[in-house]
Amino acid sequence: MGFLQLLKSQFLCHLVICYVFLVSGLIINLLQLCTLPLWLVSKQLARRVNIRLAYCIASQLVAALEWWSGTECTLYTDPENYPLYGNEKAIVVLNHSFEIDFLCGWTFCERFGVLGSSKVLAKKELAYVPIIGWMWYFLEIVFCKRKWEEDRRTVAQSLQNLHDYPENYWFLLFCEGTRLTPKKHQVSMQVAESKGLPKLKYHLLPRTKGFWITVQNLRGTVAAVYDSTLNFRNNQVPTLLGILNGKKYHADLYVRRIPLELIPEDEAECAAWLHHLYQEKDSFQEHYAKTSRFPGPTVSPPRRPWTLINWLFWCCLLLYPLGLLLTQLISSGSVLTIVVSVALCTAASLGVRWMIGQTEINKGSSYGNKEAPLNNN
Ligand SMILES: CCCCC/C=C\C/C=C\CCCCCCCC(=O)SCCNC(=O)CCNC(=O)[C@H](O)C(C)(C)COP(=O)(O)OP(=O)(O)OC[C@H]1O[C@@H](n2cnc3c(N)ncnc32)[C@H](O)[C@@H]1OP(=O)(O)O
Ligand SMILES: CCCCCCCCCCCCCCCCCC(=O)OC[C@@H](O)COP(=O)(O)O
Repeated sequence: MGFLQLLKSQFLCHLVICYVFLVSGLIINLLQLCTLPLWLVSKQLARRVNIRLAYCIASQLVAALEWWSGTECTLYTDPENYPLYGNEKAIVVLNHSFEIDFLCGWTFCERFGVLGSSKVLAKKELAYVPIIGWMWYFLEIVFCKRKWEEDRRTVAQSLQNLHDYPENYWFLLFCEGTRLTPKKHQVSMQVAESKGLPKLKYHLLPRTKGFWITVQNLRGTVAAVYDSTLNFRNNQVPTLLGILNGKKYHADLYVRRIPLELIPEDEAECAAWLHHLYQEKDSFQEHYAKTSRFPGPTVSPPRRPWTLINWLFWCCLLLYPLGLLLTQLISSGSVLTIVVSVALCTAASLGVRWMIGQTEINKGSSYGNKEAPLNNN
C-alpha cells in the first residue's frame, strides 16, 4: 500500500472530510432556508439559486468519488445521442443493486452539467436525512410513501410543479422500488410468475405505476427516457465507506436514449412496455457477466475541476477556524471543555455514520420482502 493510499484510509482524514461535509452542508441548508422569501418574489430565481447551492453539497460527494477515490466511469452509448445529454430534460431509468448507484448517477449528472438540478422519485424517509434530505426539499424532489393510494395524488402534483422548471434536469427513477437482495429477488420473481411475466436474473420486477405517472405528468416537458444500466468491473461491490477509504472502482454505464413519444400513454400498455424494457436490461447484464462489457461504443466523459474546486473552497474556509478552535481548546486546559468537545465530535461522527448507513443495503427497508408490502421500514 502506497503512502497516499495509507493516508486515505486514516480515520483522522475521514473525520476531517466528514467535518467539512457536515458544517458546509448545514451552512448551505441555512442559506437555502434564507431563499424562502425569494420564492415569493421570483420563483425562477429562487430555483436557480437553489440549484447552485445544492451543487455545493452534492458535488462534495461526487468529488470524493472522482478525486479522492479516483473511481473511473465509462459510458456505453450511441455517439449520435451524446450531444443531447445535459442539453435536454430527461427521465433516467436505472437498475438498483449497488450502494453507490445514486452517487455514480450524480457523477454522470456532474459531467453533463445537470448535477445541481438533478431529481429523483425518492422514498419519503430520505426527506428527513439531514443535509441531503433537507437540500432536496428546496430542489423540489418528488417523494413517495410507496403506498400507491396515497402517492398517486401527491406524486402527480409534485411532478406537475416541475412543468416550468427553468433548467435542464435528469429525473431518476429506480423502478425496482428498492435495492436488490436475494430475498427481495425471490419474492419479486414469485410475483412475476403469478403475473405470467418472464423471470429476471439481475433485476427485481419493476413497479410500473411510478414510471407511468412520471411519463404522463412530464409529457411535453421531458424529451426522452434514458434507459441506464450500471455495473462495476471485476464483480466489485462498491460502498460509500470504500469511497471514503480511497478505494478505486470502475463503473460502466450503458445508456440508450428513447424519445418520449415512443412510450405508450395507456397505463396497461406503458406497464407492458416497462416490463419489456427490464427484460432487455436483464439481457444487457447477462452480456456484461459474460464479456465484462456492455454492447456498443464507449466514451469516458472527463471529470471536470469544479467538484474539486468547490471541495477545496469549503476545506479552506472551514479548516482554519477548526485549527484555531483546537488550539484554543488545548491551551485553555479546561477538562470540561475538552470533554464536551470530544462528546460533540463523537456525536457528529455517529451522525455521519448513520447517514452513511442510509446507503447500506443490509440496513435497507423491508419493502418488497413480502408480496403485499406490510411496512416501509
Ligand atoms: C445515469 C444517470 C443517472 C442520473 C441520476 C439522476 C438524478 C440523481 C438524483 C438524485 C440521486 C439520489 C438518489 C436517491 C435514491 C433514492 C431512491 C429511492 O428512494 S427508491 C424508492 C422510491 N422510489 C420508487 O419506489 C419508485 C418505483 N416505485 C413505484 O413506481 C411504485 O409503483 C410506487 C409509485 C412507489 C407505488 O408503490 P406501491 O408499492 O404502493 O404500489 P405498486 O404498484 O408498486 O405495488 C403494487 C403492485 O405491485 C405488485 N407487487 C407486489 N409485490 C411486488 C414485488 N415484490 N415486486 C414487484 N411487484 C410487486 C402487486 O402485485 C401490484 O401489482 P399491480 O400493479 O398489477 O396491481
Ligand atoms: C465528501 C464526502 C463526505 C462523506 C460523508 C458522508 C456523507 C453521508 C451522505 C449520505 C448520503 C445519504 C443519501 C442517501 C441516498 C440513499 C439512496 C438510496 O439508495 O436509497 C435507497 C432507496 O432507494 C431504497 O431503499 P431500500 O428500500 O432499499 O431500503
